[in-house]
Amino acid sequence: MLERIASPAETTAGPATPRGHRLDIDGVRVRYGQSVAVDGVSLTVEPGEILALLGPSGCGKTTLLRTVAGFIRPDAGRVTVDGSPIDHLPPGKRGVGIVFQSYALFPHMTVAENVAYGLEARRMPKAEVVRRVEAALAAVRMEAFAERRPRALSGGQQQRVALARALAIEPAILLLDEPFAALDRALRLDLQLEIKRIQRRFGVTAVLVTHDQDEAMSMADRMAVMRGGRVEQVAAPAEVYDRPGTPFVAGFVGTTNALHGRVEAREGAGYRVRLDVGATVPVESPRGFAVGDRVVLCARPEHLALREAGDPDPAAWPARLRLSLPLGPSLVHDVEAGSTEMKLHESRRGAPPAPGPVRVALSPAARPTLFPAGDLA
Ligand SMILES: Nc1ncnc2c1ncn2[C@@H]1O[C@H](COP(=O)(O)OP(=O)(O)OP(=O)(O)O)[C@@H](O)[C@H]1O
Repeated sequence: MLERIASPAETTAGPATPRGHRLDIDGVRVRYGQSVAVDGVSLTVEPGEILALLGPSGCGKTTLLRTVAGFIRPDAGRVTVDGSPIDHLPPGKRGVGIVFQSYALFPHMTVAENVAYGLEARRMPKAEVVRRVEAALAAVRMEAFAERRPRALSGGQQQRVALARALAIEPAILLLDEPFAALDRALRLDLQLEIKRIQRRFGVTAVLVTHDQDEAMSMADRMAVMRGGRVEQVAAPAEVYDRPGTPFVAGFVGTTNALHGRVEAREGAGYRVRLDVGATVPVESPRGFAVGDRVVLCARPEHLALREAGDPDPAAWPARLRLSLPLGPSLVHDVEAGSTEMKLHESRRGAPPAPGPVRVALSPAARPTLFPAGDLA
């Protein structure tokens, strides 16, 4: 890979070209004593793709990543790269490069020595080590800092060196374990752009562990949303946001308003649903429901619109506006209808409305998602 990184002709980023390797995780299960941390996960990461593992603390993201890296032996399942099993190989022989949350650089070594360390441990000829260190530092734009010690670098620069060290071994797969977590906002954005640039330019296959949905949305080609050791949905970020597979995904990725109700009738490409808040709304849905089924309508804040208190539309329901917060060009409304709390997101037109009685309706272009009520566990 670094021959390409080193190529002087490649000075401008081109379109994404998949030249990386394919990773398959097949039925992986990991237990710690009696508790199951990863519960039969199967995932494919396509060549040149960044797959984000996203989920709340304790859902098994890091355990899964460490299993791919070879630090944890799974109780069941297997991991292959380009179709070849790597389960029997120790971490150093798997062709995986890892970047951790803490930079994990050796403080007494220079930047160049840190990057060279893994190559020398592999007994690589000196000239090749020098070439790869230069190429890796150039890839992360840190060649001017080769002789510095880590303590003379910012956190973002240290993390770039850690990235260079991972790239220098020319890994088949790059594993990123919350690599931005210790960085402040500006440095985080810099490094995110850097990794995206390298990935797009060189077709690196990568797995990114994060609990930050914005990070997963902006960095990943696809994301796997995990919960309790299982994958709930794998799809492109926009797909996960627009068509969440479960109420958990709808709530974890983005904000959702969960409105309970009952199916009244089939209608068009979906159903007519009587909401408990006191309105009957049409909802498109590919799922099969029977008349009378209890359902949950998951609506994004931008799926709901504020109406006048006197609006007679039967598809609008009575509510009380508690607060409106201007957020740049938008307004976020905090609304309650009985015990149901809702957040609405609208573009700002003039001054925020005063708190008090209102009605709420689905906005015309809204595509909320309908789930069986039992899915809201
Ligand atoms: N070495 C261990 N021994 C026992 N249990 C562990 C060990 N490591 C992790 N666990 C448990 O396994 C589950 C999954 O942990 P894991 O660290 O993989 O989750 P995570 O999604 O990466 O969480 P976080 O975002 O907090 O890092 C958790 O319940 C955790 O407490």
